[in-house]
Amino acid sequence: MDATALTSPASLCTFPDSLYVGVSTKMYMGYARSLEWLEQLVAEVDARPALAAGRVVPFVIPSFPVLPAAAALVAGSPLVLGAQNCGWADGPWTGEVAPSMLAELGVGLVEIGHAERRRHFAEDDAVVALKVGAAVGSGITPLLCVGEAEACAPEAAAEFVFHQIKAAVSGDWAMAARLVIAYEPVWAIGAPEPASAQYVSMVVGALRDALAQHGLSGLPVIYGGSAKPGLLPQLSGVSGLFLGRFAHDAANFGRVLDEAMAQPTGC
Ligand SMILES: O=C(CO)COP(=O)(O)O
Repeated sequence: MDATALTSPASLCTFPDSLYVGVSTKMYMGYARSLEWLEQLVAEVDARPALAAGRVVPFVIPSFPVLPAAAALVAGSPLVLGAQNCGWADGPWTGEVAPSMLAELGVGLVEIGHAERRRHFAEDDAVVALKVGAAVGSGITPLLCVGEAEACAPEAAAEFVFHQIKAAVSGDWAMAARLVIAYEPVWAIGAPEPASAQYVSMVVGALRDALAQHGLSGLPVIYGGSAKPGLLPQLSGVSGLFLGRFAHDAANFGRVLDEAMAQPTGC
């Protein structure tokens, strides 16, 4: 293993209008399959040298045990390594993984509050806030996952996710400025199709209006939930995509990278 990959987190150096294209493997892949797929993902990124300029930030979030080998695989590529979860402190928390260890492994961002964690592991706003604080304290960017349970009026969805964000930072808007938001309507995760582009754009637009009142109009807000190639060019005001199943074919990740690179700046 390349030891240099393990010395510091690959921090998210971004532009004000950065676009993010990332993927989590959740628990879909075994160890060997994860590494094989990661090599394909790195090849997709390497085939696009323009990514080195940094406006489009690709990231990949494999399972915990894959992280050390993944850090070596992505070393030297613009792919930022992420983790799917973290604990909120070092010490007597059997079975958890501390953000400080993730930072040692070269992790640059960590998912917090994914719908599956909230639903199956009873993670509430208080736990999410502890994790956000711990991740920031370890120099890792929280990828805060928010989303309404049922499709509703876009304004109501935006209000719901705004309150999820506020709770995740305990009302500390300076802390919120350290986040990347993954807007993932719960009802669109694991579905055959994503939420409609119009719905997503309206929710994110209304969310941006609410965030702007706290000086956060430029906070990155990406969309996840059955996202696939063809969606990003239809969205307005959205800072990228968080892919799941539809990037198990690494070529689809490459297609979405191309779509992101073709986006005009300031979108
Ligand atoms: O939850 C997601 C990403 O974290 C989305 O997953 P799917 O794209 O498989 O619905």
